[in-house]
Parts: sequence; C-alpha cells; structure tokens
Amino acid sequence: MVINNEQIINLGMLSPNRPAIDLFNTDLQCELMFNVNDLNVFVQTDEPKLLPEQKIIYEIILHSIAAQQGGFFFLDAPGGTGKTLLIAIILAKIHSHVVLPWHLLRPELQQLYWTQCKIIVWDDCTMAHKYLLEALNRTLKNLRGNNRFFSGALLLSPGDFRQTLPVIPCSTYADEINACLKSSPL
Ligand SMILES: Nc1ncnc2c1ncn2[C@@H]1O[C@H](COP(=O)(O)OP(=O)(O)OP(=O)(O)O)[C@@H](O)[C@H]1O
Repeated sequence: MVINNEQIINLGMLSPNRPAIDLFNTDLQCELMFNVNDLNVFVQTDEPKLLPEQKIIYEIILHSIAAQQGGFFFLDAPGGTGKTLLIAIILAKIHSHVVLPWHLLRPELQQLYWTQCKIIVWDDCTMAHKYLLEALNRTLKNLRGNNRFFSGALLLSPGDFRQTLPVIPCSTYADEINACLKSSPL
C-alpha cells in the first residue's frame, strides 16, 4: 500500500503483507505512458520550425546523447525564446525512438531507472537551490558507482538567470545569490 508513491511502512504505519511487485509508482507510470505515433507526428511537424540557433543546439544535444558522452548542457536564454519548445522536441525525438522496458516500472527495479537513464532534463534550474543539483550529482555517482560528472548522464538544464532566482523566505539578496547555481562549484 502506498501514499504519494511511498510505501506506508516507510512512513511509520502498518502495512498489509502483500508482495512489493503489486506496487506501482503512478508518477513514473504516467511519465512513461507516451504515444509513440503522436510523438513522431509532433517531431515531424515541429522539427522543421526550429530556427538556426535552436537547430544547432538540437543537433549537438542529440549527438551527445547518441554518443553517450554525458555532460552538463545549460541553455541560458531570455524568456519566450523557445527553450521549452526545443526541449519538448528533443524529448519527443528520444522517446519516439527509445521505448523504455516496462519491467523498469517494478518498484524493486526502479533504482535501475536511475542507474540506466541517459538524459535528465531539469527545466528552470535557475530557480532551484544549488544544493539540489549538487545532491543529484552525488546521488547519481553513488548509485552508479563512478565518479564522473553526474555519473556520465547528460544533464540538460534550460533556465534564465534574468527570471526568478531561488526563493528563500526571509532572506537577503546575498542569500539568494549564494543559493543560486552560479555560486555552485558545478
Ligand atoms: N522556432 C519556433 N517556431 C515557432 N514558434 C516557436 C519557435 N520557438 C518557440 N516558439 C514559440 O514561442 C513561444 C515561447 O517559447 P517557449 O515557451 O519555448 O520559450 P521559453 O524560452 O521556454 O520561455 P520561458 O523561459 O519563459 O519558459 C511558444 O509558444 C513556442 O511554441
């Protein structure tokens, strides 16, 4: 039995004795239930719309994914310049070609999802506290048992430092800048 995709036994409550194989992470399930035909149509319709600068980034990122190079791509551009659209086309292109095996949905194997994922998109990472990205970097290294940057996964982060920075209640401007990704060793 789960609450908010967490087994209730992990929340300190009694749980019926059922095999964990019955448990599904519904968030993860929703993420993976995409229609490959729809995605193909989306790519065919919107890929030709990409402007030259978008196209260059698109090609570089797809090439890096195909080559399994990993790395950290940060798309810094003002609001409304097409970052979200570009990411949507990249994700549609990847998902329309790579169908994740369903056994990865089994809870006891979800760690595999993190150990095998090739690309992580963190939208508007400029609003996130730098510790979140640093924690992701450390967690991936621990899970995958290697010391590469984000453990070899490709991190794609669109963002705009001209927009809202991390919100810290009762803080000063200096606190916000200190929490910002620009102050991180990453
Ligand atoms: N090459 C393009 N051709 C046609 N429309 C585009 C193109 N690039 C972006 N757009 C459109 O411009 C609008 C703004 O784009 P988008 O939301 O991707 O910007 P953004 O950089 O992510 O903005 P924000 O930083 O505010 O999230 C959207 O309606 C999107 O469909």
